[in-house]
Amino acid sequence: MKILLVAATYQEIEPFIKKYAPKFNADELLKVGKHDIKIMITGVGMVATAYALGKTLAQENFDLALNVGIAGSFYRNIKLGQLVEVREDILSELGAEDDEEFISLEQLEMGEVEFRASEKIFLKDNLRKVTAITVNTVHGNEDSIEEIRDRINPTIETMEGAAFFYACEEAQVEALQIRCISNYVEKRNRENWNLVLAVNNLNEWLINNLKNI
Ligand SMILES: O=C(O)c1cccc(C(=O)CC[C@H]2O[C@@H](n3cnc4c(=O)[nH]cnc43)[C@H](O)[C@@H]2O)c1
Repeated sequence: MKILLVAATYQEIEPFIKKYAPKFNADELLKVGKHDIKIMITGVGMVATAYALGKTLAQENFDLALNVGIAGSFYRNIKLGQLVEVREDILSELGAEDDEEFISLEQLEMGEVEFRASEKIFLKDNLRKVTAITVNTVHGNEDSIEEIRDRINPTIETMEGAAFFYACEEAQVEALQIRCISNYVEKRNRENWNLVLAVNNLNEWLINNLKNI
């Protein structure tokens, strides 16, 4: 398969890049097992992700796009460093406020806010399947966390996932998303984040499993 491997930052997939592409060049096609892999670093957030994917997917065909990165978990029964597969991802901020109520873009009948992973290509290993939200502002306030739990009850959050699924759906490219938990969604405390563990586990998974998809 020809696979587009998509991450927001170089750091999130640095160990994988160092193993397979020590002289990293974004135009290069890497051979990993039987697959041809192209790596795309989009930059953090939905705008950067949608632009980068829109541009590339209009010019080149892929059998699969795989979004990988770190994420925050709303649930403490998911361990820091645990891998999850996002099956559904929601643009939770897209809509309108009506005083205390939030009206989603879908409720406004102005577009979709929920996007899903590929129903055709499946991973062989059994990662926990989760619902994610994609945000511009990382939750770090107890009231806003309670509000989003009441409204959507997501399992994890990222800053790119739903934009990634959206761009792939528009370009009719099969899409999967794997995240490794670096932190819990809580009142902001960067000291509680374990980026090293999350990046190491994510890259170990990539190195061991990408060839088997
Ligand atoms: O220090 C901060 O407050 C801060 C503000 C914005 C972004 C960051 C990141 O380090 C995020 C980078 C990257 O990681 C993903 N991520 C990881 N944990 C979370 C989270 O709890 N909520 C949302 N996104 C998260 C995200 O996809 C970014 O690409 C730090």
